[in-house]
Amino acid sequence: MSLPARPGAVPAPVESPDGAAPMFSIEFGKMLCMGCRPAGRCRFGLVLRRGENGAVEGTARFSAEHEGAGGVVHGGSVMGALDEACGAVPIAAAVLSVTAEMNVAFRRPVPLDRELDVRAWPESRDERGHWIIHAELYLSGDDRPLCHAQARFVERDPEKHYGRFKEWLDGRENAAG
Ligand SMILES: CC(C)(COP(=O)(O)OP(=O)(O)OC[C@H]1O[C@@H](n2cnc3c(N)ncnc32)[C@H](O)[C@@H]1OP(=O)(O)O)[C@@H](O)C(=O)NCCC(=O)NCCSC(=O)Cc1ccccc1
Repeated sequence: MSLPARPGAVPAPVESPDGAAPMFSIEFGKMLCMGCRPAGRCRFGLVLRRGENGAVEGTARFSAEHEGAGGVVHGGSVMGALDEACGAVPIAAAVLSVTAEMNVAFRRPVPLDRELDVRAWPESRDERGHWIIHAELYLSGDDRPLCHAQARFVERDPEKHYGRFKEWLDGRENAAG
C-alpha cells in the first residue's frame, strides 16, 4: 500500500470565515466532529488510538439516544460509528478524506451500554488518493465481528472542499431565491 506523501505532518486547522472556531482540524489526537464538540466527546463514545500498519483501534459505547428498539442500536448510528472509525484512518496519516461509498454487513445486533471494540484499517490507497478502508465492531472479548464496513474514501483539501461546498450551496439558494 502506498501511503500519503507526508505521513505524520499535521496541516493547520481550516479557519472558519468569521474567525470563530476552526472548521476542521485533522490532528488525530484531537479529532472530534463539529457536532460533538459542544459536548466534548464523541456521541458514539468512540475513543481511538493509532494501531499498527496504518490501522486505528479503540472502543465505542452507544447510549440510550441510539436505541432503535429492544436494546439494540439503530443501524444508522452503527454506520455513523463505522464511518467515523474509517475516517480516522486517513486522519492518522494526516490527510482529510471524505466517504464516497460505504457497504455495511450487520452480522449481529449491536447492544446499547456495552463496551465495544473498534478496529479500522486501510486495504489500499491509489495515486488519486482513493482509499479502501475496513472497519469492524466487536463485543469486548469476542473475536466475531458484530458488523463490518468496507468503504471508499477520497482525499480532499479541506479548504477547497468546504469552500466549493459553500459556493455550490449558495449558488443553488441564490438561483432559487
Ligand atoms: C469527493 C466526492 C466523494 C467525489 O468527488 P469527485 O472526485 O469530484 O467526483 P465527481 O466529479 O464524480 O463528483 C460527484 C459530484 O459531487 C460534486 N462535488 C464534488 N465535490 C463537491 C463539493 N466540495 N461541494 C459540492 N459538490 C461537490 C461534483 O461537482 C459532482 O457533481 P455532479 O455530478 O457533476 O453534479 C464527492 O462526491 C463528495 O464530496 N461527496 C460527498 C462526501 C461526503 O460528504 N461524505 C460524508 C462526510 S465525510 C465523513 O463523514 C467521514 C469522515 C469521518 C471522520 C473524519 C473525516 C471524515
